[in-house]
Amino acid sequence: MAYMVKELFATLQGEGAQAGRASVFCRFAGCNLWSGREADRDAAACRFCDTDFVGTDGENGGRFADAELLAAAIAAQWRGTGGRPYVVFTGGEPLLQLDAPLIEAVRARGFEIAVETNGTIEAPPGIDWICVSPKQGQPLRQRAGSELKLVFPQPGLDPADLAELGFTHHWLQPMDGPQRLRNTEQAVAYCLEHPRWRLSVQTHKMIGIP
Ligand SMILES: C[S@@+](CC[C@H](N)C(=O)[O-])C[C@H]1O[C@@H](n2cnc3c(N)ncnc32)[C@H](O)[C@@H]1O
Ligand SMILES: Nc1nc2[nH]cc(C(=O)O)c2c(=O)[nH]1
Ligand code: SF4
Ligand SMILES: [Mg+2]
Repeated sequence: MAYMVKELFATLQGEGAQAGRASVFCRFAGCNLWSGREADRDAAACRFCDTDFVGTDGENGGRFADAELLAAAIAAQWRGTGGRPYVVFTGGEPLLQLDAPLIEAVRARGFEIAVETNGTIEAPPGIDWICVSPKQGQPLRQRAGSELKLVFPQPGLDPADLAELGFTHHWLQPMDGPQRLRNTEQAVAYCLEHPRWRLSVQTHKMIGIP
């Protein structure tokens, strides 16, 4: 299978329990909850997205004809020595494209594998770190994993209804946008009242890295 990749770059994971960790980000093109076009945003299933995932024109992006070619491009971005190479598949919605051959090909190159998903598609086996970020009104099919990272607030999506699924860590991530400060205050207040939930701030935005 060919893979459509928006961009491929090394950075630090900015969010959740792996924040601060050196990572290769592979951002796939395309999502099942939004076309990515601004003209469609208000009618989309997911309307608050902070990401451009349209096309293959980003840094090191392109069409990769097979898993070996994409895994080699991912490995070429890893510049660390010592520590385990770490790749984060995101998007867009990565589970539209991430499949067994690609998982096998990056694992063969020594990578630990993470995914950032909206949870509407069940993850294939072989992923080491599954981060699910549910979206209001959308089916939640991946109901277990390493962390659940809820963008907050989302009217109609109550954290209490998500607290007893099969996740190890529970995060509230303030929704970025015009209301970011107010959303952050609300998230802080919720965490204080419900200590099972912790605050995930998008640290990469604070320090100006991708
Ligand atoms: C761009 S999404 C790509 C992965 C996948 N489609 C998903 O939604 O989880 C990466 C992460 O950014 C989060 N995110 C997107 N827009 C955001 C915003 N405006 N504020 C805070 N987090 C946001 C998503 O919920 C997800 O956890
Ligand atoms: N540094 C950094 N960390 C991230 N964690 C999740 C991200 C994403 O867009 O999936 C992201 C991102 O875009 N940049
Ligand atoms: S599901 Fe993820 S990539 Fe798709 S529009 Fe929502 S936040 Fe963006
Ligand atoms: Mg991002």
